[in-house]
Amino acid sequence: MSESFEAFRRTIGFGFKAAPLQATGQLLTGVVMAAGPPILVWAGKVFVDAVSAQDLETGLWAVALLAVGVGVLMLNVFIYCNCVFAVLERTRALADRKLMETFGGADSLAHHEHPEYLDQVHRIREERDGLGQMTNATAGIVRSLSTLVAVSVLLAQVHPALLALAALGGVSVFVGRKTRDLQVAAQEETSEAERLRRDLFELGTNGSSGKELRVFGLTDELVRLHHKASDPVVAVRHRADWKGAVLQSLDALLSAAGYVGAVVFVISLALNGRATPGDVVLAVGLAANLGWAARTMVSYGTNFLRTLRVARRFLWLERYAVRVARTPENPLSVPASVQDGIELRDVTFAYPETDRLILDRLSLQLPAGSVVALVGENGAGKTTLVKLLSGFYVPDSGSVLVDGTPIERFPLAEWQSRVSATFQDHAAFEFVARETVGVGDLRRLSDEGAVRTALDRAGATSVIDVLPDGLESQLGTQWDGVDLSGGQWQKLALGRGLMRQDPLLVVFDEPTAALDPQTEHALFTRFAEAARDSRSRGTVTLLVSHRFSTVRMADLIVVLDSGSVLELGSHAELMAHGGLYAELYGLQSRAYQ
Ligand SMILES: Nc1ncnc2c1ncn2[C@@H]1O[C@H](COP(=O)(O)OP(=O)(O)OP(=O)(O)O)[C@@H](O)[C@H]1O
Repeated sequence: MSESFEAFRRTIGFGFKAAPLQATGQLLTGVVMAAGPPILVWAGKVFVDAVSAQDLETGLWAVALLAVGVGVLMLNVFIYCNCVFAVLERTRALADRKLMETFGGADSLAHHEHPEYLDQVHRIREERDGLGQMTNATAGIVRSLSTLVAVSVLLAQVHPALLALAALGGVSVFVGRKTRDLQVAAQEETSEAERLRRDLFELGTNGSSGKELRVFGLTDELVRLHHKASDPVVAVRHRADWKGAVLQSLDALLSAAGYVGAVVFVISLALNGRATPGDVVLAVGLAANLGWAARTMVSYGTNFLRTLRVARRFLWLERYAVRVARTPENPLSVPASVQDGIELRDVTFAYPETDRLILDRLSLQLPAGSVVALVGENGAGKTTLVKLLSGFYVPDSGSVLVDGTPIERFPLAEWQSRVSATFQDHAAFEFVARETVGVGDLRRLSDEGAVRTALDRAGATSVIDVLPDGLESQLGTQWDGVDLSGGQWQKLALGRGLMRQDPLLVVFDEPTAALDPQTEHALFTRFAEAARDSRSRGTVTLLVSHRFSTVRMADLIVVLDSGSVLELGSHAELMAHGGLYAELYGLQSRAYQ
């Protein structure tokens, strides 16, 4: 309960933060809107009673009240609608920004990689519009509650027994909630199958998988799997909808019987002289109002519960971000240069919520100023090691140290600002080309000279030369820009990774897989020369590659096997050793002859 309240508090705050004036206006005008119709019905009763009593003055007052009331209500509706739209739009935008900050700012990658977290993350992304709805849903509930209270007070004045109608309104609210619960339970039960269904749809309609779908004739199979995944989703959800419909029908029947009963009851009171004709008008009007208020309450209540569910997920995400946040107690500054090296000392690591050790008591010294190549079979743990060095994850035991200081002692953002990295699964930022590369060092985003230098070092100048507007060309077809080949995107990503001026660790995690071996070799030879030129800063250059022709020029080659260091040394030393490296090198050399 307290968690739900906390989730409510956080998300209702979005509305008041994004549009404080309009959010307050929405609540206040909502109350006026809710209380207005019952007051008008009451004015109608006064009017009818005045006419039957031939009381002209009261009749005129009642008409005046009706006229002013209608005018005020119309103006109020206008203001209310303006407030609702402003709050919705601004709150949605604010919620999106919050999500971007939390998703992108969390000090871990687990929410992007771990299946259990992915499910939550997927649902938050899918349902995030709900985060902007909390103010609206709350205002709606306040509105319908105000109507229920106003109507009940007026009905009780005619006869207390008419309060039974209010109880029927309560039944409608309960039924509405029950129906919603059934639907939510069905959605929860089928959420994994639903994710599968959507993924299959994505796969079947996505441009990037189009080629393989055709070559392997996969479309029919995907359609079959989609159908198979859809069946349980549709069946479970249909069953819930059906039960909900039955409950709603019973409720509608009960409400109609209550309405008719109330009207008959008041007419009989009037016939016995215990109620006025105005009371009959009042009861008929209020009973209709009550039904409307109960339906509105159900609809907003349902919306509120849905929103609360998204709000709880958002709270989970925020708490997760706090849980994985790494703020050292007595932080140290990242040194200007590396003197001895970067060391992994006795590092053991398993991915969150898994048992399998990916790195097992791994110790490794990456000497200052060296070019280190990391090789090993697929799944040996190379990228995992890079993730630990980059601070994306913390070892379960052991440490990553820079000149003897564990990197946890540095503020994470500060350490990561001294790491330059290019990954195999690099992003294709569809900005103008200068920005696509320049974001590698935000401070120099507009510095055309710096971008050109980075592109030159990445051997990517030729990519820019053919673009219609050079560095200012828009990239990406969805923005009417230029589409690039996989290799061209990769070269720009390399340029991005070479933007930073003073990194202490430069990582290339197979970023050149789309380039031919000769180009890769030439590029890395240049990177290695540049790295050796900047030895004064002690920068460690780490290269992950499966191509031994590239790897051989490294100062130190590390052969990883099942999360442990199998072999370590220069090319000459490892060849002389005659182990796995020598064997794989021999195999690849012969293949290229
Ligand atoms: N996010 C993750 N959650 C759980 N296990 C993971 C995750 N990422 C990788 N693994 C597992 O960790 C092991 C090592 O993966 P890693 O990506 O480090 O290998 P690699 O040596 O870089 O492989 P490759 O040469 O194919 O890129 C693999 O068995 C993989 O299944």
